[in-house]
Amino acid sequence: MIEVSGVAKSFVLHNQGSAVIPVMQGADLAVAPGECVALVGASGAGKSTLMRMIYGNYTAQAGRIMVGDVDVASAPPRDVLALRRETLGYVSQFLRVVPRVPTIEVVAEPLRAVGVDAKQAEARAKELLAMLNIPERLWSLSPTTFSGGEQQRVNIARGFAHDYPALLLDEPTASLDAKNRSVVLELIDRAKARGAAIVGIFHDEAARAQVCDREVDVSAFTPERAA
Ligand SMILES: Nc1ncnc2c1ncn2[C@@H]1O[C@H](COP(=O)(O)OP(=O)(O)OP(=O)(O)O)[C@@H](O)[C@H]1O
Repeated sequence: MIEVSGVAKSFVLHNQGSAVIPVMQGADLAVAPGECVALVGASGAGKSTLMRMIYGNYTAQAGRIMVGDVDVASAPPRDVLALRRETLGYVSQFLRVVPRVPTIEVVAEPLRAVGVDAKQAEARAKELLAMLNIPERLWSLSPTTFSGGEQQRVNIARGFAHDYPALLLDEPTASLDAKNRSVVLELIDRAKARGAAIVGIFHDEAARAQVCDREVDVSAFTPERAA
């Protein structure tokens, strides 16, 4: 479902004499439906960079990044947007929302975007918000004033609302209490059971061991060490 092959990435620092910093070379990764693969490696090894390339936020200088039948490395922006709407979900560490939109709509929005009717989308949003212990009195308010942990849980509810065939998870259990952490691990397990291909970054080693089937060490792709 997700297949990265021969991917290379350099950053050009335009404000520092256009210095070119190669950070990745020969990156390969394959994730099958129903599988969860953890990206590991020391800080700065390139875990976030690889994840952002799969989502199409960073461009790759070489290689292919297939998600389903779309090559994110070469697809036009409109195809990447369609892929994100229908196929590829991303739970980032921080919630970014339009101000004043109620939480329930923030969570239901990915379902509305794929054509689910308002009632059904709202019911699913309520189910997820309740599972993630967001008090009902907050559902009609914008999450912009919520606590960090509440915002993260709204973000997770939103990320799991639509059954994306592929999911990217960036530290989904960071800063959650034990109860909510186990809800998130349960959501990940359910996504795997319905056949989602998942790539995750988990500094929480116990969480990683519980839900991930394999680890890929991205430091193998740093240019100094790549073959
Ligand atoms: N936008 C950017 N511009 C320039 N360099 C960048 C940029 N993003 C990442 N890098 C560099 O790429 C390398 C990999 O960074 P990345 O954030 O992917 O590492 P990581 O493995 O996710 O680290 P951590 O575990 O600390 O989050 C680092 O050397 C970083 O400085």
